[in-house]
This record gives sequence, C-alpha cells and structure tokens, in this order.
Amino acid sequence: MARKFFVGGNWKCNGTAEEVKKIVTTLNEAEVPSEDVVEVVVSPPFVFLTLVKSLLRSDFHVAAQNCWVRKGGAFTGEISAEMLVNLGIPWVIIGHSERRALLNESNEFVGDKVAYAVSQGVKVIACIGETLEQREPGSTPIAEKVTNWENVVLAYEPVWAIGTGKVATPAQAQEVHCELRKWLNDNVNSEVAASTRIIYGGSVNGANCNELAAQPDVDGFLVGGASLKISDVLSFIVPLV
Ligand SMILES: O=C(CO)COP(=O)(O)O
Repeated sequence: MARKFFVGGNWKCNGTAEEVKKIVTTLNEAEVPSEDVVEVVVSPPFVFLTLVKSLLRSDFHVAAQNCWVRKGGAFTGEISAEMLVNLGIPWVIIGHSERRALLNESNEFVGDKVAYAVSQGVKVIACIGETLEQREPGSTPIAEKVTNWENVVLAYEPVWAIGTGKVATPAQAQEVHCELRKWLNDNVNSEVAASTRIIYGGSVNGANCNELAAQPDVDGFLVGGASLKISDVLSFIVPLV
C-alpha cells in the first residue's frame, strides 16, 4: 500500500490571531496537489484551534500540539482528547522533543498519551528521539500500547536540527527512517512497517524539502519555523506535485 505523503506545520507557541489568519488565507488560496496525494495538517496553539478550523480549507486539517494522557477532569491547564473530538480536531502532536526536554515528558507518559488519544479516535503525530538509544525506548511504549497504527504517523526530529537551520542530509534522514521502519517490522509487524508514515522534522524549508522527499523512507515533514513564514508556507507542499 502506497504511503500518502504527509506535510505538517507545527506553529509551536507562536502567532497572534491576525498572523494566524494571514497564514490560513495564504494556505487557502494556494494551488496544491489533491488530498489524495498529500495530506496537509497545520498545528496552531490551542487557543487558535477553533479559529483555524473555522477558516481553513476543507482539504487541509488541524492538529493540536498536545493533549492530556487520560480522560479529562481536574487537570488544570490541560486539554483532553475528548475535547479535541468534541471540536472536530482530528489530529494531535504528541511527544515533541521540546515537551520532553522542557516539561520532562517521559517515554512511558508519551506512550500512554499516544495510546489514549488513538483510543479516543484522535490521530497522532508521535515524535520520537534522535539517537538509537533514545529511539528504541521512545518507540517501545508506543508499540506496546497502540493497537491501531492506521492513525499514527511517526515523526523523527533530531534535536540538533530543530530551529537551527542545520537540516539532516537526505542520506542521514533516509538511514534513520529505514532503521525505524525495520524496528516497526521487528517489534510490531510487517504491515505496520510498510504502511506507517515516517516523517522528518528539523529545519525543513522550500530549498531542502525536495531532496528529502525523494528518499524512499521519508514520507513527509513536520515543519516548524518555515510553516510560519508567509513566503515559505507553501514551499514544502507545492514542489511535491
Ligand atoms: O520541531 C519542529 C517541528 O515539530 C521543527 O522545527 P523547525 O522546522 O523550526 O526546525
């Protein structure tokens, strides 16, 4: 089964309502390949989720940047997977390295979150670590807890490449993605290994995306900084036609 290319824009903790509207307008006016060819997902901060969802073209989708590990309740400051379902937000990013590093999210916690979100019908962009020593223990709780991989995209984001302008070479990205696919084959099963999208994040922009996309195991991107720049916001979608 062919893996549909996946392009995610992670806006992180950035933007005003006006800036967000400008990005959405740019996305809405763009001519891009059909939804059958490329899946495009943008991830604004929580407070802008409904605004973006209400304005965004219907062939693009919205992702939250995090959600709580279990059913909602007395967890001040959190939002739950049920709330995302209630608002019609189909995707969530879980386990981003910024949350792992700054908020001490552990592999187990991330694995539980991925499993809970998937169990509630929210699709997950699950971010995993950089070195083999980090990737295996990071992936194991996800592999142990997730039963339905149809709704999981794995994002490989080397920390040294995030926000630094130092992108992995296409060969480096391919090597890790290939290793991750082998890991899925050995630890989940061959079908999941063949069908799961493994996307790359870290200083992706219009200038480097085509070479990365040409790698057989690079199934898309999670783009940070460039997804916020009006001049760049389409550059990693359009060239893939
Ligand atoms: O962290 C990232 C996406 O989740 C990557 O960020 P940059 O594209 O800004 O390097």
